[in-house]
Amino acid sequence: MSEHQPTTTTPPTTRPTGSGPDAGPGSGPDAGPDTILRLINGYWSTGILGAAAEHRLFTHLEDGAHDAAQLAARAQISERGAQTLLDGLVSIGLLTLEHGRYRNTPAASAYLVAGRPADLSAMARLKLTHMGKLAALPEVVRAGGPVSDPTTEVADNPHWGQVVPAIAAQSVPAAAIAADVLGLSEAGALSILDVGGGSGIYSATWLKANPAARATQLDWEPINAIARQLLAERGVADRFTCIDGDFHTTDFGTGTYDVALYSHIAHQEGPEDNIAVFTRLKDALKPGGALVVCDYVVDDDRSGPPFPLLFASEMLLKSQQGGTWRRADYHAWLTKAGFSDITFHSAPPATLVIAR
Ligand SMILES: C[S@@+](CC[C@H](N)C(=O)[O-])C[C@H]1O[C@@H](n2cnc3c(N)ncnc32)[C@H](O)[C@@H]1O
Repeated sequence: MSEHQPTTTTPPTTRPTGSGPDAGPGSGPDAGPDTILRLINGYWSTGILGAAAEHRLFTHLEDGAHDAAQLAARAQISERGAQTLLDGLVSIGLLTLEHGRYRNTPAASAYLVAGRPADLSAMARLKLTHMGKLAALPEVVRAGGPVSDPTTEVADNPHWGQVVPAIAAQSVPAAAIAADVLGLSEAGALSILDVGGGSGIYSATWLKANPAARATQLDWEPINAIARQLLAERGVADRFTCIDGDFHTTDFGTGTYDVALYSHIAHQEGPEDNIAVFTRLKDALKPGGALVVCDYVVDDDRSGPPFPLLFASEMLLKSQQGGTWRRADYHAWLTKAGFSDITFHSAPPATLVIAR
């Protein structure tokens, strides 16, 4: 049996909104100017993390460098710059300092060292380049959506070519959890459809786990080219097919797939478009087939979790109708689309919604 037990469709126990250990860093009686100023200057974290990732600081630390002079030499940066990054990384809790030696925390070691399967360094570098766009947020908030260069609705937007390799690492644990919940490795000859599959990381993971499975990815043509390369590197390209096109208008087929996947797409779409896609995916699945939705899902009362609550601003900036949707929204939309068995599984900071 899977170790990832489904959670209920009702909201979890109410989280305190103004105090207590689960409240945000700006809440509670201890919130003074220090805390507020750190939040106001939150972009320092983005900058320090992006610069550290760019210069592979976490990788050099993992390989044994332990002070500014050694890091400066290995990364070919200034010693003053290295010390500044070290100070910042200690401040944001990604390094420890003991007896003059800096070390990665377990989280930095798992998620910021080059070559690790769940390495998020590419995302850290990418986000540093997005930072300027946040200056438009006051105007975007007033308008209720993007005020210039819309992103998610634009066909073949070069934005995706930057995002999909960076987001792939986030899907590594989620793909493993979904495979476990669905028992994919023992399921025999499966046929999988990945809508907006991006880097192809899910197909790569699932085809590797199940040598009898076949996967089809629907995405824009340049993105499918990126995915084909990853599947070839993983030695499973012979069981991987791509369809180039817009998933709003491309036919998914009828009764064709055992598993369909819609990962990090629902947040860019509005309710009507999500219902329409879920309905077409229900038709595309064989009877009893499973739809896997992976996204940043918020509690029904919108009290958490923290990451999905913050991610809503990303969608306000970049999409006309997107947002971070509640469990209740997914439940209602999937029910409307004809699914009946709907379960939620934690894959932090995302949630897997599995529907049959
Ligand atoms: C945020 S990425 C998610 C990638 C992948 N599913 C994952 O979870 O790692 C969104 C993906 O959807 C694709 N996409 C967005 N809108 C699309 C559309 N209208 N038709 C086809 N693909 C689309 C993008 O090209 C990109 O690959």
